[in-house]
Formats: sequence, C-alpha cells, structure tokens
Amino acid sequence: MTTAKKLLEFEGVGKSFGGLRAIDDVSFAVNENEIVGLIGPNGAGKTTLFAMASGFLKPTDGHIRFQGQRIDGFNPPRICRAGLVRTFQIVKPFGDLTVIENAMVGAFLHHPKPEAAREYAAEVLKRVGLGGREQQAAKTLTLSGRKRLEVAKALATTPKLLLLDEVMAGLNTVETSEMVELIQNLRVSGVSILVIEHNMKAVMSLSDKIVVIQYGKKIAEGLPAEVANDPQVVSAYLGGEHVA
Ligand SMILES: Nc1ncnc2c1ncn2[C@@H]1O[C@H](COP(=O)(O)OP(=O)(O)OP(=O)(O)O)[C@@H](O)[C@H]1O
Repeated sequence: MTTAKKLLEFEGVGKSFGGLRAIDDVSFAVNENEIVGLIGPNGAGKTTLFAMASGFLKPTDGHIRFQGQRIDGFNPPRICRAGLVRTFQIVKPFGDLTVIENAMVGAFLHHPKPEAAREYAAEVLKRVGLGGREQQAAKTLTLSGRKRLEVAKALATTPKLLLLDEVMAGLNTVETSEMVELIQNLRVSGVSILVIEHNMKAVMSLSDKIVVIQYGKKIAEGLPAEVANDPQVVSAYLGGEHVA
C-alpha cells in the first residue's frame, strides 16, 4: 500500500484576536493530489485558517507545514513562491487591467519576461475557460467570469496547492457545475486543492475529504458521506443549511 504524501499540515493550530479564540487546536492535512473541502457555519474560522496557511496571519499556537517545511510566520510572497496560493472570497480583479494582464500579474512570479508571462497567462486563461477574453477589461466580466479570473490569477503562479475561498458563491446551477468541473480538471493537472465552500451539494461531490470547523474547533473529518451523517455536523448546521 502506498502512503499518501502530506502537502499541507495544520498541527495544533490556534489563533486569538484579543480575547476571541477564532481557531483552537486545529490539526488536519491535505495530501498530494487531493481535494479537501473545509466547511462550517458562518464565522467558524475557515477564512482565518486560509489566512494563516497563506501567510496573511500568523498563528498564535501550533505549526503549519508545507511539503514538510514550517511556513507559519513566512510572508505571502514567500509562501506563494513555495507553491501555495489562495484566492479571496470577495473577487477583486485589477479592474483597469485587461483579463490577460490580470493573469500576467501571477505569471510574472516564474516568468519574469513579459512575453513569457503573457504566453503562460494565455494558457492559464484557456484552462479556466476564459480563452478568447484576453483583451476584455476585467471589470466588465460577469461574476462567474470574475470568479474564474480569480482562479486564473492564482493558477498563473504555478501552485502545487490552491486554496479556493468560496469560488462558487453567487453562481447559478450551471455555472456552479462548470466550476466543479474546472476544479476537478485542475486536480487532474497535478494541483491539490483546499476549498472553502457553503454550497453543500457542490463541496460534497467535489471533495475526497471534508473537514468541519465550528466555533474555531475541528468537529469532524472524513469522507463526504461519513461527515454528512455525523450527528455533530448535522446539529452544527440545524437551523441553517442542511448537509447532503
Ligand atoms: N482580523 C480579525 N480581527 C478580529 N476578529 C476576527 C478577525 N478575522 C476574523 N475574526 C473573527 O474570527 C472568527 C472567525 O472568522 P472567519 O472569517 O475565519 O470565519 P469563516 O468561517 O471564514 O466565516 P464565513 O463563512 O462567514 O466567511 C469570527 O468570529 C470573526 O469575527
């Protein structure tokens, strides 16, 4: 039996904001070639975990490892260069730039020459379904287009692990299934993914493993079907969205 190789590891991670314990003793891993769904009610601490993994926040306790190396305390550019990049919940393209120029911002990380960056950015845009829209002003894209561009900007940095923060929020059913397909294709191309998602149907169908956070603590981890039937998870969602 081959053992899965750990790519990202949270080990006893905690984060306090003054008196608020936003994350408490959270441990889990994302393996190579895995899609992991991070779910939990509003304010559970999911974005705070993303912010710590990508260097925007420093953990108060515990360690975060990427490919075996500690990265907690590294700044975002250093973590990005190592191959871990995040998207943001609120999509903010560089509005005055064109679609391809937005993707080039990410591509410059590994392609310093403008022509090489442009070529790589064009390839990435095709992968996210924005081929043919290179010269369009980013601000004129629909929400679905802006979500794709957000993925493209991150993907253009050539990550090994992509952290996707609610890339399906606000999309209609067709756009959501297209985004699910896009994420699955990214995995096929060798990118591992940790995804925060409130759309239960989408995240359950997409993920190999689900991690559930409530009030800053991990309350469940397992296969989507196991987690969906976990009484603690069902109770965390009662009154709000229902799992499954
Ligand atoms: N910079 C900050 N300063 C103070 N409190 C914060 C900060 N960032 C987050 N919090 C608090 O930490 C807790 C976790 O927030 P976080 O945004 O990580 O939750 P979330 O699970 O991503 O929520 P949502 O699903 O609504 O996006 C919340 O109580 C939030 O108010």
